[in-house]
Amino acid sequence: MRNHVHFIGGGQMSEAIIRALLKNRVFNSNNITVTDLNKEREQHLTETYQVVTDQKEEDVLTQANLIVIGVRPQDDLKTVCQTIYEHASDQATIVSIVAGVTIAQFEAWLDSDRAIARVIPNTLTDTGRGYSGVALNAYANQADLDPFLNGFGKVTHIDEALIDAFTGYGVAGPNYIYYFIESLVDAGVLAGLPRDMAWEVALENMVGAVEMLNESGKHPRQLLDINNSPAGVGMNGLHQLNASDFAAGLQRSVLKAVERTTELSNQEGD
Ligand SMILES: NC(=O)C1=CN([C@@H]2O[C@H](COP(=O)(O)OP(=O)(O)OC[C@H]3O[C@@H](n4cnc5c(N)ncnc54)[C@H](OP(=O)(O)O)[C@@H]3O)[C@@H](O)[C@H]2O)C=CC1
Ligand SMILES: O=C(O)[C@@H]1CCC=N1
Repeated sequence: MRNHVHFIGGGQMSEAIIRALLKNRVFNSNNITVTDLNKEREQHLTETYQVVTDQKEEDVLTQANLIVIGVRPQDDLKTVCQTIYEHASDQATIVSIVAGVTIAQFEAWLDSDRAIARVIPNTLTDTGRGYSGVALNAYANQADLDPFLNGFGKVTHIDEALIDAFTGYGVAGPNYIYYFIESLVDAGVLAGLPRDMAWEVALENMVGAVEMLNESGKHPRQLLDINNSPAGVGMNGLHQLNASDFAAGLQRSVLKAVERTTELSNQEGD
């Protein structure tokens, strides 16, 4: 069986994975097939990445050694699994990237002893950063899968019981950072800086602060102390942040994202 990955559902997340797999030369475009209900998505993927979208799903399923389920939790997962059950090779590994839906649910729908990987990927694929959280069933082989998974970011193998928390915290994670940066830049503009200057400074501070944490090995509290002189500018600013709902708001946001992940496991076909 040749190295061939088939994507069922070619939306935003599948596209981010495909782009990285091609950039990192883990697959070439001839060995990536995609089927999507939305024919405009198929056309877009073929025009942009030259991946194959004009073959019948039954045919490509028999050939693929990796089958990625890239549809939404609310889509008709049972029918998707029935099609895989009927046509896919027994040797293929089924890789679900569907938020919330468990390995046990897939095992029941696929009704077989197939290798199944539950992967929750991250849209930071272009950067080589961002962790995919991965849980495998008893038939899946980590050594076989890792070259594929490493082709679109970092990989952490975790207990499936942690995947929903990992999804709401880590995979929704870029949300928190993007929104923080947007809010911070607006604050700079509110204070009178031109937007492009506020933007440059915010990004430089974000990257620099992460480097400081990594290089120094210090706790954020220790670095906050260096950055704030007594009765100074920074401490006055922080006092207002403390008086706001900032930390609790952020924490509630993560908990809601985790809760929604778990909820989605019961939404298939809605
Ligand atoms: N975006 C993200 O950051 C992340 C997403 N995920 C998961 O990835 C999955 C996809 O998300 P995302 O890419 O954002 O969603 P999108 O809505 O962008 O893509 C889903 C695509 O699948 C198509 N589709 C639906 N049902 C079928 C089917 N039976 N056969 C073929 N194609 C089908 C949809 O077509 P149509 O619109 O016509 O129905 C749509 O084009 C979800 O399960 C999500 O939980 C996981 C981690 C991160
Ligand atoms: O919003 C979503 O449903 C996907 C899963 C986690 C992040 N993005």
